Amino acid sequence: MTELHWPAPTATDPVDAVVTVPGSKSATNRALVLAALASQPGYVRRPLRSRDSLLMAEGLRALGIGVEDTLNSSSGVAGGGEAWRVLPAPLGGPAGIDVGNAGTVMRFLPPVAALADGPVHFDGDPRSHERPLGGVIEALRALGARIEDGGRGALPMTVHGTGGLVGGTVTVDASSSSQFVSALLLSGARFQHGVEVRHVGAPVPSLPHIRMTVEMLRAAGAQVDAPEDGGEPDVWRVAPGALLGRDVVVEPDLSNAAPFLAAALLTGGTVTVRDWPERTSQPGDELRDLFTRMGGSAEFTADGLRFTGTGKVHGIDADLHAVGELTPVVAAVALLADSPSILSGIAHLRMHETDRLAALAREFNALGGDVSETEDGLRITPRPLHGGVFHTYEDHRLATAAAVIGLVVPGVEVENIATTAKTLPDFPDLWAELLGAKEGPPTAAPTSGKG
Ligand SMILES: O=C(O)C1=C[C@@H](OP(=O)(O)O)[C@@H](O)[C@H](O)C1
Ligand SMILES: C=C(OP(=O)(O)O)C(=O)O
Repeated sequence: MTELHWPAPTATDPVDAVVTVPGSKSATNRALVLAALASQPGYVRRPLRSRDSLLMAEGLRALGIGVEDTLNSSSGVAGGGEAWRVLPAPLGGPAGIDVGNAGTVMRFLPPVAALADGPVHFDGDPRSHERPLGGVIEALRALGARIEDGGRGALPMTVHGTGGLVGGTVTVDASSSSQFVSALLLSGARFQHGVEVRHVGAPVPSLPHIRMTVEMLRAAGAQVDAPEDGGEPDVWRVAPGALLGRDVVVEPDLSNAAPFLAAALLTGGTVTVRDWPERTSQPGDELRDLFTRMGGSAEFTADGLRFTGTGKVHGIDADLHAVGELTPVVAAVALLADSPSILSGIAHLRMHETDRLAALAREFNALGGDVSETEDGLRITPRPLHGGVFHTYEDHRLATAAAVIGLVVPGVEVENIATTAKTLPDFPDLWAELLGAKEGPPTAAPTSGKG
């Protein structure tokens, strides 16, 4: 269906732009869950409004929570203005929750459903049936929940909530997804005995995302013990207690800044990402280091993070275990570098939106690349590339990676660019703005919003 293909624009000049990246998916969906479980109403400001976060909001509504659009601004609050007002209420079923293909929804909401009174049925896209969930199901059962999953350890399933959960200590193998740990911690303060999550198995990926969970829980008033704060390795504890309804401002999604920074790196241009926080638990912050190693340079300015490329792009040997969601765009840049790259520590990407290692190798090779899968990653050897159709497998990050290649390789056609709506709904417009604007539009958001 060629009419669905998006011709990726090529950059004729070095890019020079200031961009506003929408809010973080990970922070938005955590903020929604924590606000829903709080004792008072709260606000989630500058939320990401994308498929994944709308599914989260809708899932919470199905359980009885009020999630209302509001334009009320709270003066003096950075990001005051467009927000979601979250009104906690008794959680109840019967309810049906569509998780789409959102890992955060399929993992974070079952523990919330276990606190509800009544059955809650979970289902989603076909891929959601394949993505790992057994660790969450088994852990919830061990903590006192009744779950019907037909013995599959996966979706679809029904959580038969009884209005509360005993909680306590539970062992889980979270080597396939850090979200298993985050899921149990996010609801843990509302379990009768709180929760102690003990990971056993190969190392947990995406640790910054668990750090984000811990920090957001603490900001909501929870008492949390974590390994990096002197606790036992691989053990997290959340004490039982009330969570505070708060006014939360969501940071821009730094992982979704990746294609924009990549554009500066590849074209020898400059891109400033507004409101890049100087301190953050987002894994996307690692892009400053990764893309500097690949040939650019990053500095904080009054407007945000300014990233500058020289036009020279070097290969990289990088373990991306902690920042796996950066892989597709880093791989795209590596494909265009002046030396080979090895990306490792990312075997768990085989169970993401699609098998990302297989998909990246297949699609890059179809454009003339020399990419092979290793046991835990990709080996990428740059070769002269040509245009062609780039398939995206309903994976938003495959689509943005393809756009990055298209900047310098004419004739790249991206199949289903609309799949970027999972976390970055206005990507084609943002991309056009990036390439069209020689100077960024006026600063729309207060820079005092930082920190
Ligand atoms: O908790 C989160 O918000 C996320 C955790 C990570 O998941 P995995 O640990 O499954 O890789 C990451 O890849 C995903 O995009 C978002
Ligand atoms: C792995 C990802 O998403 P999810 O939250 O669905 O796991 C991702 O966004 O890269």
